[in-house]
Amino acid sequence: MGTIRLTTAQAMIKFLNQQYVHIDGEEFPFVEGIFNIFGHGNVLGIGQALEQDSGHLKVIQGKNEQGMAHAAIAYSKQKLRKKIYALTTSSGPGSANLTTAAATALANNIPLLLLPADTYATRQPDPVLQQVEQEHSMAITTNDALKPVSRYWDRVQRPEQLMTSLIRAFEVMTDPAKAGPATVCISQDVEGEAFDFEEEFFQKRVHYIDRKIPSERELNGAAEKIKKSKKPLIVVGGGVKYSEAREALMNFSLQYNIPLAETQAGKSAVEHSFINNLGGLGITGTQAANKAAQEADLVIGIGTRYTDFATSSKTVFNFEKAEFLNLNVSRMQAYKLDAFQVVADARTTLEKLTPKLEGYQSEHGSSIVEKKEEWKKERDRLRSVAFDRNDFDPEIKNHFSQETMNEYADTLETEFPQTNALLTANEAVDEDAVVVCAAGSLPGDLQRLWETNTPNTYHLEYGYSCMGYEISGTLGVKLAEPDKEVYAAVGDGSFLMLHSELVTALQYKEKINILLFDNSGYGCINNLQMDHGSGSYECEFRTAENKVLNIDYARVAEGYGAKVYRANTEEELKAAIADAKKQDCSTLIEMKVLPKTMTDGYEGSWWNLGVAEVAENESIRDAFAFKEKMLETAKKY
Ligand SMILES: Cc1ncc(C[n+]2csc(CCOP(=O)(O)OP(=O)(O)O)c2C)c(N)n1
Ligand SMILES: O=C1C[C@@H](O)[C@H](O)[C@@H](O)C1=O
Ligand SMILES: [Mg+2]
Repeated sequence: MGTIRLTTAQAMIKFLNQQYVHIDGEEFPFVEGIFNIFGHGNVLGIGQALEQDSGHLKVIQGKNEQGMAHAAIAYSKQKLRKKIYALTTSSGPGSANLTTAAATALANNIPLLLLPADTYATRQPDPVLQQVEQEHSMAITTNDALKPVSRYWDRVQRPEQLMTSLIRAFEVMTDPAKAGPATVCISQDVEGEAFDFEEEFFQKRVHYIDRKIPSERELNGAAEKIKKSKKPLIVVGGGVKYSEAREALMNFSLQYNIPLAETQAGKSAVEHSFINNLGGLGITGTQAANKAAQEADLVIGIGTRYTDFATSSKTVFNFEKAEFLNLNVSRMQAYKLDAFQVVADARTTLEKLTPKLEGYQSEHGSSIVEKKEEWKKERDRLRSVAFDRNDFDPEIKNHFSQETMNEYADTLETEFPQTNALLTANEAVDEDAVVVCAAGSLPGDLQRLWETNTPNTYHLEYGYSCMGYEISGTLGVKLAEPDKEVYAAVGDGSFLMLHSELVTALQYKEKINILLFDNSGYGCINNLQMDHGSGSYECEFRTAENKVLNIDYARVAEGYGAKVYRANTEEELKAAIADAKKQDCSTLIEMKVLPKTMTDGYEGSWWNLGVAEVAENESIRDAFAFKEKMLETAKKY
C-alpha cells in the first residue's frame, strides 16, 4: 500500500470517519459527529480539515466547551455507549473548559473523545497567547490539567504520533470495562503539518464489543450464594442498561421472586410498572426499596458502582447479615463490599444463571407488592400537598418559618409545591419522553417519584452530579433520540450556571424542552446546611437588602428565541406542556416553586457529610453526635 500526504488534522478527520463498532452482530460507525468551538489553536488545522472534507461527520458549533462536551456525553450515554460525538477546542481556556466535562464522563464511564489544541511543538513563538508558562517546566500546558480526568491522555507533537495515539484512544473508548474520556491534545502547529501517512491507517477499522462470558466457577459460585439466600435484593445499576439486560433481568426476577432496587444510572433499565421494581435505592430512594435493602441477606449488585447515594453511605443494608454478589464487567467495581465477584457481561450472566437456580424461590412472597403499594400511597400524598398561608407544614420541616414561606409565595407569586409540579409534569409528558437531570433537589424527587414506563427514558447524570449538564445534556439526548420529546428538569441554580447550549439547540432546530423549577436558591444545599444545625447561610438568592430574588427566566429564554410559558399551577403546567408538544422550536416552562417543598429522605436515607466536630452552635454539635452514632452501624470500607 502507498502513502497519502495529509495534514495531521486532515488525517485525524479521515480516521474518525473509518471507525466502526460491532455489537451483537450489528456494525455501524462509532463517531457520529464533532462539536466545535474554533479559536486560533484549531481553526486553521482541524477547522480547515473539516471544511475540506468532514465525511459523514455531523459538524455542530457549540457555545461553551463544557456545555458541548456535556451534550456529547449525554449523546453517548443515551446511545448506551455505542456511538459518540468528538469535540475540538482551542488551546488554553478552550481546553481548560473541558476539565469539568471530562470528569463528568470519567465518573460516569462514558466514552468521550476530546481533541483540544496544544501549544507549539516547535516552541518558536513561545509564549503564545493563552500559554500559561510554568517556570519549572516548558512541557506543562493547560492540557495537563486534563490528565487526572481522562481515562486515556496523549499529546501529539509530531504528525506520525497521531497513528498510535488514536488507535489507543479508540481501544479505550470501546472497552466496556474502561470506557471513559480519551484526550488527544494536538500542538497547534502540528495540526497543519503534512506527512505521508500509510494508506493502511485509514482502512475501515472495526472495534468488536463482545459480551464477556462468565466462567463456570463464577456461575456456580453465584448460584450457590443465591440458593442459600432467603431475602435477596437486586441493585440495578447503569451496567444493566449498557448491557441491554432488561428482559434477562425481568425473567430472572420474576422466576425467583427477587425485588429490584434502582440506582440513578439504572433507573428505566426496567419499567416502573414491572411488578418487582421497587424504585430508587439509598439517600434519594423510596421507602419500598430502602426497606427491602434493610431486610436483604444477599445483595446482587448488577453493573453498579455502589456510590454513597446508592448505599446511603454504607448504611442502607444490614451489613451484619447481608452478603454481596457483584456482576460487573469491571473487576475494580466487582471487588466492592467484599462481594463474590462475577466479572462478566450482565445479560449473558443472567441468561446463564437463570437455569442454574431451578427449584429456588425467595421468601419475599407477597411482601414485594405490599411494599410497592405502601409507596404508591406516599406518592399519592405528595401529589396532593397544598400550600397554606397560615399553617403550612412542608416536606422539609422546621427550616423556614411560615413568615418566610409567605415571603417566597408573595415575591415569586406562587403557591406551587415542587413535588406537585413534578408529578403533574410526569403525567403530562408523553409515555416515551426522556427526562434529563443532574444536580440539585430534582434528582432526589425524580428518583423517588418519576415513573418511567418506556425503557431508557430516565437520563440522570449522577456520577458527578454536575450543575450545567441538564440543558447541555438534553441537547445530546435529542441528537440521540430525534423522534422523542426530551425534557431538561433543571433548578434555577443549574440554569444560571450553564444554559448556553439552549442557543445551539435553537440554532440547529434540535427541539429541547426545559422544565425550570425556580425556588430562588440553591435549595438542596440550603436543606443540607439547615438539616445539620447551621442557619440559612448564602444558599438563598437574596438581594443586599435581604429580599428574595425574582428573575424572569422566561424572558431570558424568549430572548434567545425559545417558546416560553409561565406555569405556577397544575392547570397552567398541563396546558403549557400540551402546547409545548405542538412547537417545532425549543421551549422553556418556568415554574416558580416554593422552597422546602421537594421530597425529604425516607428510612435508610442517611448521608455521611463533613459536619463540624467543634462548633459554637449546639445544633451543629448534635448533628455531629448523630453522625458518630450512624457511623457505628455503617460498614467501615
Ligand atoms: C458544577 C457544580 N457546582 C456545585 C455543585 C454543588 N451543588 C449541588 S446542587 C447545588 C444547588 C442547586 O441549585 P438549583 O439548581 O437551584 O436546585 P435546587 O436544589 O434549588 O432544586 C449546588 C451548588 C454541583 N453539583 N455542581
Ligand atoms: O451536593 C450536592 C447535594 C445533592 O443533593 C445534589 O443533588 C447534588 O447535585 C450535589 O452536588
Ligand atoms: Mg433552586
